[in-house]
Amino acid sequence: MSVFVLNKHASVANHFLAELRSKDIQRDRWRFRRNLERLGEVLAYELSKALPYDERKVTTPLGESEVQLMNTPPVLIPVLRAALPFYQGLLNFFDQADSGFIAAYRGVPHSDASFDIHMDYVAAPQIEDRVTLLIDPMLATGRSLVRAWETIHTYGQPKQLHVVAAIATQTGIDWVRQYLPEATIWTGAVDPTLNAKSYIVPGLGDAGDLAFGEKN
Ligand SMILES: O=P(O)(O)OC[C@H]1O[C@H](OP(=O)(O)OP(=O)(O)O)[C@H](O)[C@@H]1O
Ligand SMILES: O=c1cc[nH]c(=O)[nH]1
Ligand SMILES: [Mg+2]
Repeated sequence: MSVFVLNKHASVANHFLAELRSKDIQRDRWRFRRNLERLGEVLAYELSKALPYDERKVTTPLGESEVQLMNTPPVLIPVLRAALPFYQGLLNFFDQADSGFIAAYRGVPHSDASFDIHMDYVAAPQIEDRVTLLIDPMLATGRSLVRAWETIHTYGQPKQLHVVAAIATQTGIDWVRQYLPEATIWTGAVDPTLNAKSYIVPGLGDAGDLAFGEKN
């Protein structure tokens, strides 16, 4: 399994990540969602370099140009709800993709701080022999993502499996590696640690709440 970490390279994407993390700037909900979307766009571009392409010809008004085009659009699967704006960024670039949706959220922590993952909603296309992207901005313990995959993998065996996150931890990456060794991970950053409530530190806080407001 390989891991691509965007902030290892100096680029404008670091500004998007910095604004997502900033406790002052992230209070602007529109800007928070827009920065997740912009980060999704940049990661889509990076990931696109790893996809299968075919030689094609495109006819211009003046002649023919040889181009390399993706042979089939990927399947995008966001884990609701925090993934929605991030997913929109990927969809802006993979604009002919099929999409599947899965809702997974961390339940109220038990006394030992462990938690159950609740799954409410699944709607997915067949993913057999297709390039499939599992999208969630926060890869903290990795439990939600692996739980989502346990359901999605009943829709087929993908040709390539990619996990796309805005911020991950090594703990989350190791969990994914254990259960999805075939996956490639694309992330904006890998943060040092998790706190007692399994939030990423320094992270950015609760991505779903920042994008959409607190749950009742
Ligand atoms: O790697 P994990 O430890 O499982 O944590 C990450 C999960 O937590 C967040 O979702 P959350 O449960 O807050 O739901 P939400 O998207 O509705 O806010 C996030 O979007 C991931 O799905
Ligand atoms: O740091 C974290 C961990 C899980 N979910 C979030 O939104 N943030
Ligand atoms: Mg949340």
